[in-house]
Amino acid sequence: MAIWDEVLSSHALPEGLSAEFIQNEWSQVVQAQGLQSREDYLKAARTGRGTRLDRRTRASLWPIFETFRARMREEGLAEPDDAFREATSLLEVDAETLPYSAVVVDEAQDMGPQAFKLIRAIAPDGEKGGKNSIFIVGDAHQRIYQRRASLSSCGIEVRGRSRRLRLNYRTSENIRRWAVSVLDGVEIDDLDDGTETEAGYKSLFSGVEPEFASASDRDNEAQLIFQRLATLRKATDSDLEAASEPSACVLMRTNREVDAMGDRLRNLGLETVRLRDNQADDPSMPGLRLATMHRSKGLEFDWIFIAGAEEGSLPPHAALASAVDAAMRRAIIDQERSLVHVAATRAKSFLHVSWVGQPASILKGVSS
Ligand SMILES: Nc1ncnc2c1ncn2[C@@H]1O[C@H](COP(=O)(O)OP(=O)(O)OP(=O)(O)O)[C@@H](O)[C@H]1O
Repeated sequence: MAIWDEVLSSHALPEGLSAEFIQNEWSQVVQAQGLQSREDYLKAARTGRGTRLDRRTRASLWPIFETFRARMREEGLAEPDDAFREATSLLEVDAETLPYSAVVVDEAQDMGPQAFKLIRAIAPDGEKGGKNSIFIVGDAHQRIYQRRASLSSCGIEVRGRSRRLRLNYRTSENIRRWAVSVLDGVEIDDLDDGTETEAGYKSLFSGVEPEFASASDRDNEAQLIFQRLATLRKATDSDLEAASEPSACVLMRTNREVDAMGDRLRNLGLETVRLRDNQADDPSMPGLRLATMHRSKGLEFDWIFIAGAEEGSLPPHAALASAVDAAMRRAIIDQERSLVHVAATRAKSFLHVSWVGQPASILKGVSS
């Protein structure tokens, strides 16, 4: 972001800390906890942040955060956490007269404490709000934005009141198992203070195993996808029971990769539809969908092609290179595993994973 670049280049960074580490410190400690003063930051808990920061280092970081906040204000900008916090304090003043009776939340795994404090403020746990005024759905396996909150510490008491949905109606057992194996070693929480296990989760139906393909270059990868899609479509055409053409989507890591793959697939004669951020899919448009893995959150398709799944792309080399300690490295890798898990679980019946060069090491056990 331009403001971060400007602020970081105008300050001397404490030795050993990267620009990414400092931005993470801002979002995961300062913003997540709503810290407003130097004193609060100096004594704040930094659980899970890896590199220890002594008082002097924290004191030298605080002016960077203050400058960033001031520059944002000058530009008339606020981060979502600022907006959540300000809205919460406005609502708390008028708590008795709020017109809301309930709040329904989806994708809760990617929301931080400030968002949940706001949700609690919208539906206070009092006589008026009642005990059942908030409904929250989330899946920590799918956390892809480094946001994490403990619901009870945000005033939302779920202990003894939550349910696990263990039956997967979308994804075949074969694909689900592979998608879970990608998360091997990642600690999954229960959106509160506990950890989650895999026990008891299963799919309603089984199908074909995921397929893996190694390509010699990106053109060859596009051809592999084109050919596999053609054989799948042919098999479906001959299936008289098939009511309509199955939906299919190619997922890659970055917008640039998706655009370039789209060009290649169109050159091969395929009709494509690009799914962009903040834009709904139009189901009446025919064609193979193309999207980033992040955009695929919440969607589903009969067939999914994950492309560009090579070492150096998942996670991107530059992201890993910015890690200043083992905890940051681990967080980047875990988040990438979750992203692949999200992408893979968009598939109902067929999953194809391809790469150029070496498959990403997070895809354990994969070979073409
Ligand atoms: N009880 C059910 N019976 C039949 N199909 C169901 C049932 N519940 C969900 N489904 C189907 O399973 C698929 C996934 O459901 P849904 O999108 O609600 O899941 P989700 O947990 O929000 O998924 P995700 O968080 O992974 O995007 C959908 O195609 C939906 O129609």
